[in-house]
Amino acid sequence: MAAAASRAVLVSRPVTFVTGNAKKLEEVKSILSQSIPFQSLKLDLPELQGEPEEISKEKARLAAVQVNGPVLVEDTCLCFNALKGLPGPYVKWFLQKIGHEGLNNLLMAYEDKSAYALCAFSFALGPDVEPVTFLGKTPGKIVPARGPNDFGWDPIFQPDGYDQTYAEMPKEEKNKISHRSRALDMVKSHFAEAGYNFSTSN
Ligand SMILES: O=P(O)(O)OP(=O)(O)OP(=O)(O)OC[C@H]1O[C@@H](n2cnc3c(O)ncnc32)[C@H](O)[C@@H]1O
Ligand SMILES: [Mg+2]
Repeated sequence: MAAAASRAVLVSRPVTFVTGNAKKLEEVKSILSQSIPFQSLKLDLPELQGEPEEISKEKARLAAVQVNGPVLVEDTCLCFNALKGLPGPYVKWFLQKIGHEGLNNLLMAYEDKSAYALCAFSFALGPDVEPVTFLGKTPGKIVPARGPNDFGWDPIFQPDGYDQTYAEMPKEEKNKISHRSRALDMVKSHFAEAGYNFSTSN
């Protein structure tokens, strides 16, 4: 206890989670509950092309400049093993253009329907500090859509060990095993190890 207290680093600004996606925000709120106090900012940041980690880091750099303080961002990928990880970070555009059925059809020529959901959270203390990234991954498979259609590709992703899709699962269940909660576990550990004590107001 004493060691942890002596490492406490007071940060005079709250963490701002920057996202344009209300559903992500809902899940992050519910997963973190009160463990990390944060505020949110609705902003659709431009995204690089490339590897998930780099896309996420660059989002954090841009967000830190906008907020001029500590920021948390994330980028989410849906990766098909038969397609060597594609559509990956581009799933948003695939989903918009070809929908759940089109995403299933991409795998029609392959036996292997396995996939993984990947969340890359990046945290930057401020605009002049290099972001750190935390990856959370949940393996599963792509199935014809089942369940409510209220969040992205949830209806076509069935995590390994479950007979329900993300969309069919109760939210608390998804939040226990999701790519997002796995990445956030690492964010929480990082904050604890660094001893960050964030302000709750600006
Ligand atoms: O502003 P940002 O945070 O970037 O929000 P976004 O909606 O643009 O999100 P991404 O760039 O990370 O693109 C990921 C796509 O995957 C969707 N998505 C993200 N997390 C998901 C989840 O847990 N379940 C289903 N779909 C998800 C999301 O709606 C997008 O279509
Ligand atoms: Mg985005």
